[in-house]
Amino acid sequence: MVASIEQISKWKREKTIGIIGLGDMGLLYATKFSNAGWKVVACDREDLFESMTAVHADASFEVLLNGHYVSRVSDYIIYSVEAANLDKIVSAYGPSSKVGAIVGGQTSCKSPEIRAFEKYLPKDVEIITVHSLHGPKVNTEGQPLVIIDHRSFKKESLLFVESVVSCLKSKHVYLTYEEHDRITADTQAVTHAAFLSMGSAWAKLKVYPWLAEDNKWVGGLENVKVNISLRIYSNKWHVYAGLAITNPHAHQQILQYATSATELFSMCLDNRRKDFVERLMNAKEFVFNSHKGKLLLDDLILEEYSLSKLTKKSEISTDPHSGRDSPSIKQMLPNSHLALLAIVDSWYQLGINPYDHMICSTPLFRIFLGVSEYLFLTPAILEQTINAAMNDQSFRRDDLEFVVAAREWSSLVTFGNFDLYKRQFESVQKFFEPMFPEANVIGNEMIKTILKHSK
Ligand SMILES: NC(=O)C1=CN([C@@H]2O[C@H](COP(=O)(O)OP(=O)(O)OC[C@H]3O[C@@H](n4cnc5c(N)ncnc54)[C@H](OP(=O)(O)O)[C@@H]3O)[C@@H](O)[C@H]2O)C=CC1
Ligand SMILES: O=C(O)C(=O)Cc1ccc(O)cc1
Repeated sequence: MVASIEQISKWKREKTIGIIGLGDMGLLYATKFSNAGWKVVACDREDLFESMTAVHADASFEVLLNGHYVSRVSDYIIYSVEAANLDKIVSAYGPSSKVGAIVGGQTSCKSPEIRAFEKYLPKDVEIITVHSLHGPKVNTEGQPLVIIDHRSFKKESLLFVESVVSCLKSKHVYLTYEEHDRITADTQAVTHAAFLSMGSAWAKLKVYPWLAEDNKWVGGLENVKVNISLRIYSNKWHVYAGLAITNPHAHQQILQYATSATELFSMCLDNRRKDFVERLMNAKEFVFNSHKGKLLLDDLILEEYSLSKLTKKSEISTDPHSGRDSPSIKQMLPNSHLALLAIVDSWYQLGINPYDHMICSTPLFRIFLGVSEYLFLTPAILEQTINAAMNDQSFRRDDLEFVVAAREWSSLVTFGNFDLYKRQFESVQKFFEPMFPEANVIGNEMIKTILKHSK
């Protein structure tokens, strides 16, 4: 059921939407809602009131002093703040919620958010919370938007929230908060762990992969690894720390990912080819057996998204099948792709079918699944990868650093230490910082292409 146009117009005249936290996601929502004709009030930290008022002077929403002022006038209040501070912030402003208001949040893990709402909100306040499963720079249209109707008393409350968020044109996915946290641990948290570990390994080895002269990081799969890793490191650490540390399901997933990487790497060191192949084939059978139809991604469409300025036209040959230019196979060094082998193995070890989560997937998860699928379902590449993992020493040091990094990220998450997480994240971030402007341009183009091809 959807609300009638007359009803929505009436709500637009009478109701106010409040956003607490005017960072990347809060600003996205405040802008979209107010441009769609809703009355929106918003705030950031009280000490930033003057600068926020100046920055948003031309916006179609109004900046208020703090969350008390937002809460007391708003009919739907959305907290869009750092996960680690949410409890404190809801404890401060929650009791100021307007009588009969609906409250929700944007935090990436819902159990602590619901706990804080139940603890601090007055009993007359309803709780309908949301989560946009994409970053602030991604087009909201068609992306999953989780809606959790946790505590509503009136039938029209959900309709009202749906009407407010309808301007995002996202795909609504209805879950409980427990379902949400289980699924996002499988999808988001472990995806981030993989790309964080790749970045850490390169930073430890002081390698900018796109500049390496030995052609170790050439080709579509390598471009995905580099671009997504840099994309994550160019963002705010607290987003990744929050969703991994505050979600207990995520700890187990990230630990399994590190364990899979360690065990597969140990098999390579011990030259246990038979065990290695058997384990990968079991994982392949479990994850991809029922796969039908086209692959989510094709390596060739990704080849042009290299950060490398070294790829000269003379190194490009034309693929006889596609007619497209592609770097000569001779130029690419076969990679062990440990990061991709480990994710498929960890899905297998945990009995997770990643395709079950497509309705609730982020762009990065779909890309990670897409490249893993490409690797496992393109026979020549899987064989080349297995040979490289077993016989080729060129990636041993990279793989060793990757395994160490995966275990480090797992420990940081398990110990729940936000400060250490921040330090680790920021040290790698500093290493890659000079490349962010360029990486973001190329990464955005790559993601657009991937999303177009994977519809
Ligand atoms: N970025 C993403 O890709 C996504 C993020 N999310 C989730 O959304 C939430 C917000 O993330 P995002 O917008 O990226 O993060 P930001 O850091 O950009 O935004 C959070 C904002 O809240 C402000 N803030 C802190 N304390 C208060 C307070 N007491 N009152 C009002 N505002 C306050 C922060 O100010 P200051 O920085 O000065 O502390 C900051 O501007 C997080 O929980 C995140 O996990 C969900 C989907 C996607
Ligand atoms: O796509 C991803 O995984 C991102 O990195 C962006 C992101 C970050 C946090 C969320 O809660 C949702 C999406």
